[in-house]
Amino acid sequence: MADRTPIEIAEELLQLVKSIYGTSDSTSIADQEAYDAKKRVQYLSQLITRRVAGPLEYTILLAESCHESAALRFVAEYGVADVIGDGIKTLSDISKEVKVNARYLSRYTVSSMKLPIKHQRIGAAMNCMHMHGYFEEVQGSGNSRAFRNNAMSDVLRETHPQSLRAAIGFICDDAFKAAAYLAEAAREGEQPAVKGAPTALNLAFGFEGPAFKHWANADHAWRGKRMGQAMKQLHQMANANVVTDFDWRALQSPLVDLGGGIGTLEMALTEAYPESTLNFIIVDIAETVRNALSIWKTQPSEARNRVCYVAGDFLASTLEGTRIPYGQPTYLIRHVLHDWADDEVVAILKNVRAAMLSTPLEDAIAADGRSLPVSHSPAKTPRLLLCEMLLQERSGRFAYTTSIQVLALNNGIIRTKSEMVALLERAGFRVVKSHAMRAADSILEAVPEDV
Ligand SMILES: C[S@@+](CC[C@H](N)C(=O)[O-])C[C@H]1O[C@@H](n2cnc3c(N)ncnc32)[C@H](O)[C@@H]1O
Repeated sequence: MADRTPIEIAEELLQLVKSIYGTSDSTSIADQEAYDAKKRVQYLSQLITRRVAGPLEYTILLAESCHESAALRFVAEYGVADVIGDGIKTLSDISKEVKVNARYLSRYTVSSMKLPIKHQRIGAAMNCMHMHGYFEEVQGSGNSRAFRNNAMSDVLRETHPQSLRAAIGFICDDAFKAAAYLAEAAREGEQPAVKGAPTALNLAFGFEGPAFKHWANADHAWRGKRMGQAMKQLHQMANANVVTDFDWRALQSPLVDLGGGIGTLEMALTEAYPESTLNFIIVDIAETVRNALSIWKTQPSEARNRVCYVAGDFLASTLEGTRIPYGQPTYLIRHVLHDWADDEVVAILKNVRAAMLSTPLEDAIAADGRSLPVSHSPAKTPRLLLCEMLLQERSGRFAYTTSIQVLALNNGIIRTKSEMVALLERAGFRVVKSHAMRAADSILEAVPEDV
């Protein structure tokens, strides 16, 4: 395919765009087909840009894209879209209202442009964002440039229902800084691989241990909170259809969600299926559980009553130490395994398998003191659902950029389906079904081998 001409690519692109948005028979396109077609359109658009730009320009654009991330973070972190709100603001108004370091607020003028430096800094970031279609530039009074929000910049607003502010912070601050140290981390972890060699995140933020220690650190508790919120926003962007495209209601209750975080999936499922009898037990590290319990306080009581938390450690060296509920019918691991290297993934999966096959405990208590809604008779055919992003032919940019991100954060990786199946088999599982969805994630359904 490498030698296709820009015209051939554009022709395929046009056909696909017509099939999605176009004329007469466009409405007959099935949901999954339309989803796949949109992914292909994104791929072809990138391909045509590459062909038209050529190796020199495209490579430099790729290298420079880190500065676009920086502009996005600048604008999001200072709440520029929030400051503009529903009105129109000049660069001067925006500069006055955003809270920036005193040096950036300096009023020195640049003689050639007669503009305060702070306006120019914001102006450079706004230019970059505006070039990508964020904000609408409107006529300001005199020489001043003025902007209002549009559909693109609305998602940068804190209070927008589809806000991506936390996700931008997590990606363009924690993950971006970590990724800048990937080359150094790779050098320190030279072969033979040194267990415990620093990750890129360790080098960037000066601490030892897994990434989750960074987000659990009370000295910057806001980072932990932001990370939880970011996961929710990222799922909303890439995996909203996971709620509808898999039959969650058919699962046997309770569902034990390992590393379930703040319970983003549970919030979506309890909202989408209020009548369902599926209950949830989320096992996560103590700091995340603390965060999650405070977030759940604001959820409707019908939803809250269906969700319990256990503070545990799926990597503990004893089964008891994991606090994973024993003998339950359904276990879920979502967006967790990509954070860990192969041996750690196998250790997590072995712990889950052992818990699945153990006799349920009578006095299981949740983190907030309630009784866990456990099933007391051991499940005959316990199931493990792995809901993870898998690298596959139709994977878009997001899968590849996330793979770099998880590598930088915790030495993780986005795996192919066969790599994931091999790890499940090493841990004593057999994959019985694979579910494709209109989402970045897929679900692999596995049962313990020989049971
Ligand atoms: C990327 S988040 C995924 C959260 C959630 N499953 C979701 O899809 O939104 C990974 C989660 O694993 C949890 N985690 C990390 N180490 C853990 C451990 N040793 N035991 C249990 N949970 C852990 C983190 O606290 C975090 O909530």
